[in-house]
Amino acid sequence: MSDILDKILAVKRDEVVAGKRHQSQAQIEQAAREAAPVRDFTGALRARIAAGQSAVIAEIKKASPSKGVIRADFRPDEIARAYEAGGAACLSVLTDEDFFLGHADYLRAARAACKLPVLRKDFMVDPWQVFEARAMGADAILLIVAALSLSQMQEMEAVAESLGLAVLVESHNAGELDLALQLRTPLIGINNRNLRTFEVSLDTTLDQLERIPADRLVITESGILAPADVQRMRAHAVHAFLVGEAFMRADDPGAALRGLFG
Ligand SMILES: O=P(O)(O)OC[C@@H](O)[C@@H](O)c1c[nH]c2ccccc12
Repeated sequence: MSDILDKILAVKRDEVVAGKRHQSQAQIEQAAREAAPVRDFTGALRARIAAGQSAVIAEIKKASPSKGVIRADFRPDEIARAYEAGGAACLSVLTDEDFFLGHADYLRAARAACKLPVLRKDFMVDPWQVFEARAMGADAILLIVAALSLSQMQEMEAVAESLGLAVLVESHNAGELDLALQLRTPLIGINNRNLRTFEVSLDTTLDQLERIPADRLVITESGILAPADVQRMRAHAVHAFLVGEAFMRADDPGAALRGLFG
């Protein structure tokens, strides 16, 4: 049976075909070259951790397949400013339209409204999307191990490196982590939510920790909702977090960030 991840990936492949018809490889490469200079995503995370703080990637997400609409009053520029004021290290912006009600314009608006480095949160299936990410201003991309082969990830990582983009590689279990660790990127995301079943458990992160070499930066993703969740991660020396829903449901996402991590 085809699950939600397979459905999303099928749509992504169609989007890439349509995108390539609209913009040639030469055109997208030129657009990527002409984009505003890259902001240092990895450096922003490391600086927080070096200062003894949590490094928070704060997510701008209107909706998700598992939760439906999370935030009806959705103004990415205002949210970006609130996150910056609330102490976020970086932003993550959903650009997927069909499943997360995201948009490339939301990334552009959020990035223009603040000084933070921005992750394009989408489902990458083709190197073309890496150029596209840079062209829309992104400073980092996500590679989801569950969606890709090692050689696809290596190819997209090489394109990202050539453009100065950081790479966050996301795994969910030991087998995926083994593949993630074969990439060069230091940014190792562990998604506490299974993208196929939507099941969430913070043990997902804790179970993988001992297998991750000390020179990599572990980012726990999804399902961080309460200060106790943050304490639990800190107690296991996990200091980088990717958080969306807990902030998106709050009237003031920046205040919610301070409340969770302050
Ligand atoms: O809203 P949450 O539970 O705080 O999770 C944020 C983020 O981890 C989640 O949106 C996410 C993690 N990996 C993804 C891959 C695709 C889309 C979304 C995601």
